[in-house]
Amino acid sequence: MEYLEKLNPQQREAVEHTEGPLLILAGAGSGKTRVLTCRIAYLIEHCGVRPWNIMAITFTNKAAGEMRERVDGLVGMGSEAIWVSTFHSSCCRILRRYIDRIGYDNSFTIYDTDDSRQVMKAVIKELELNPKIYKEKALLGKISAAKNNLVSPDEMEADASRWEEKQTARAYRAYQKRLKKNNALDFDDLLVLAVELFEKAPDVLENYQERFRYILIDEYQDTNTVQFRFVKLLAEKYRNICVVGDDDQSIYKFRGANIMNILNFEKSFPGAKVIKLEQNYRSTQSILDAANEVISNNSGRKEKKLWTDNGRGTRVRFREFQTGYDEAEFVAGEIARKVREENRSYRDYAVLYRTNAQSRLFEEKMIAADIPYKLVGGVNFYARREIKDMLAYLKTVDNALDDLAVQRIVNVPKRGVGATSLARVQNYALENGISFYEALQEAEKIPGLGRSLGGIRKFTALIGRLRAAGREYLNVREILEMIIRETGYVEELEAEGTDEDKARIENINELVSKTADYMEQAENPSLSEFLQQVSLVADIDSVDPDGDYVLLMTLHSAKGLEFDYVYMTGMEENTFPSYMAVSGEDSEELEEERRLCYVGITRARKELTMTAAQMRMVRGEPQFLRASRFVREIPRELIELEGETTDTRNFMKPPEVSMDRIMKFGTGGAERGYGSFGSSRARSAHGPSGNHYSLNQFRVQKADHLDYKEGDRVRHVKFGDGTVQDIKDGGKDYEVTVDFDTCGVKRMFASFAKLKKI
Ligand SMILES: Nc1ncnc2c1ncn2[C@@H]1O[C@H](COP(=O)(O)OP(=O)(O)OP(=O)(O)O)[C@@H](O)[C@H]1O
Ligand SMILES: [Mg+2]
Repeated sequence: MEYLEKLNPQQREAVEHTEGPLLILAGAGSGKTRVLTCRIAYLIEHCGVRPWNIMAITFTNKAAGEMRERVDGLVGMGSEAIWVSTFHSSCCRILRRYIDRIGYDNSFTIYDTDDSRQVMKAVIKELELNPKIYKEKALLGKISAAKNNLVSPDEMEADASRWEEKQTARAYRAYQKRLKKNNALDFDDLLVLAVELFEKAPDVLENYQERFRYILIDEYQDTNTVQFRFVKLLAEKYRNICVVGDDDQSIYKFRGANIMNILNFEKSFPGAKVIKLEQNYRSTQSILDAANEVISNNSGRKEKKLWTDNGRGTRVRFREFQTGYDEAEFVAGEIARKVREENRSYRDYAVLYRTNAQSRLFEEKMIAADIPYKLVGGVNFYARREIKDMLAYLKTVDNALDDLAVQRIVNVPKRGVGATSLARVQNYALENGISFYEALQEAEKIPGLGRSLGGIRKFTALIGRLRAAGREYLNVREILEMIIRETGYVEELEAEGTDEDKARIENINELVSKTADYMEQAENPSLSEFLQQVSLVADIDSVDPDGDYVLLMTLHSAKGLEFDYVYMTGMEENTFPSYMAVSGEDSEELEEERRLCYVGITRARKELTMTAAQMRMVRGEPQFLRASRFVREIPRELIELEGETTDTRNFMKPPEVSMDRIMKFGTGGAERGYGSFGSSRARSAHGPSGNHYSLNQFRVQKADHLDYKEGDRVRHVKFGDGTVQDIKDGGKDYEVTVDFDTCGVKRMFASFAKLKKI
């Protein structure tokens, strides 16, 4: 076992300690991830553990892919039976099989951030919340936090004391109800429901406990409460759980990560063995020293020493520029020159920043310098309009209960189905408690659809044909091709023929290639599984490991990765640490920023360059910025000051910036989106919503006034006579509740109901 010989004694001990709980707590670059991989190989080759008894959990799909590759290399035959995946994918696989045990349908859809927003928009309307106070994003953030902490709507309501908190709990409940009706889950639900499943169906839990006798988790410091609960349940029986992590790299508190999970590991799993790794194999001594100095400013850490025999290397460079524009120009220029003159590759470089919004200047300069680059976390492929349209077709074929998907495409490409008609269909679905698609199928019964009826019939017939074809003989790729052919979607783009349309066609072709790849790789390919995979890809996963380009990404996305040359940009107070961390009283937030800085520094293998701008545009206003305290926390002798900054004290002084710089910068400035973190999942992936119908658009003109009031007797064309119970001003329209003599209470929009006073 040649791989064992390459390990140092502590690493080897960690690999060979296979039974019982094990915590490997160690600093960056000390080989934690490598130990996990070797451990898998060792379990199989040396201990005779069967591959399907092993579950390895990583933080991103990319990390899972890398680990899979390394394991395949070490283990060979049978390695595909090992589950190597993220928490979300593992939970998703389990739920696909067993979610019917807790009252969902196994063909559920997974909603992305954009879908969730659409749902929340409808909820805000439904509950008549003031949209000025209750914003979709903020509500969704609170709901997500609750889910990560395993707080249910009922519990949230019980804990709520203030009025707004009560409203948030109501919104949470209504949101869940809608998801369930659409047979959809959001990302957080995957975990919450997996835990619920394990708790409610002990036989299912036991089945998985028996299966996963060896559990390994990377980046354990970033697990949150619900993830911890999931792992705890799974590992309870055999207790062969090995987690690796670094408390200094815990950077997802905003997503509910609970650093206590790692600090309390020995309490949660009594008898746990703890192994520390101290040799860093990644970076030079200079880089490590800088990292150690910065992180030593945090309190309450588990003290760790890191050393390396990689040699001292060059000092960490710090360079300050007048504007962000100059900063980006420098970075791009230097990369271009070094690649040209020193025979380096683009892929050896990464440019890191605090928030996604900072990427724009770098992109512009990379394009100008002709440098191939890849943006991690920009507009996600899967968030593009044409891709969302195609996926909505596939989802409709797969699960017609997903109202959002059906509504997206019923009139795409145009079938002459107007917004008013769609509103009528929606209303009919609401009244009859059926899905939107079911209502479409009963369109003949809905009055007033007029010419739209033909279009609706065409649509349901097409979906019917696609489903039949899928059931009988077509595979995922063929279904997609049939969709493209029969809808005329691509033809329409071809006819338009603008550059944008051509790019859209390319994207659709790319999607076809993806389905082809999927057909080749999957063991038992199915449309549901394909859609599941697609909805779980984080942005970092789209990066092709063989491509030669510079990577631009947030510090969050860089976790676990390594590059020869790293630029940490925007090293200014208010940028990094962020404005929020600096202005708040909360020192915890500042410490989390410092850990993020530690993560950034330790990504570099050979050289680290930090850059800053003295002036940036913030929300359209020029702002003068000081160098980041994190730069100042690195002792003077460890830093190489370059360019205009020649003395440490200089970078604490307000800079002088000439007016023409400000003018020049005015049009090309970066605006920072505070609070928009770089993580792929935290980042909202919203595509153009041009083809997305909101409930809002479904409604026809609100009646100016109603000629009936509560208590009046009214007549409806279909339901007959009844008594008005309630009238609510829903903003765009009145919602009227009527108790009909023959068919009971119904709620309807006044402009559709066309009630007559009698
Ligand atoms: N014993 C070893 N001999 C040689 N190289 C090693 C050894 N252990 C780890 N490495 C190398 O050091 C680098 C860092 O290892 P790895 O990514 O496993 O560290 P890590 O502790 O997981 O880091 P991070 O905290 O950033 O996730 C990798 O390139 C890895 O191949
Ligand atoms: Mg690692």
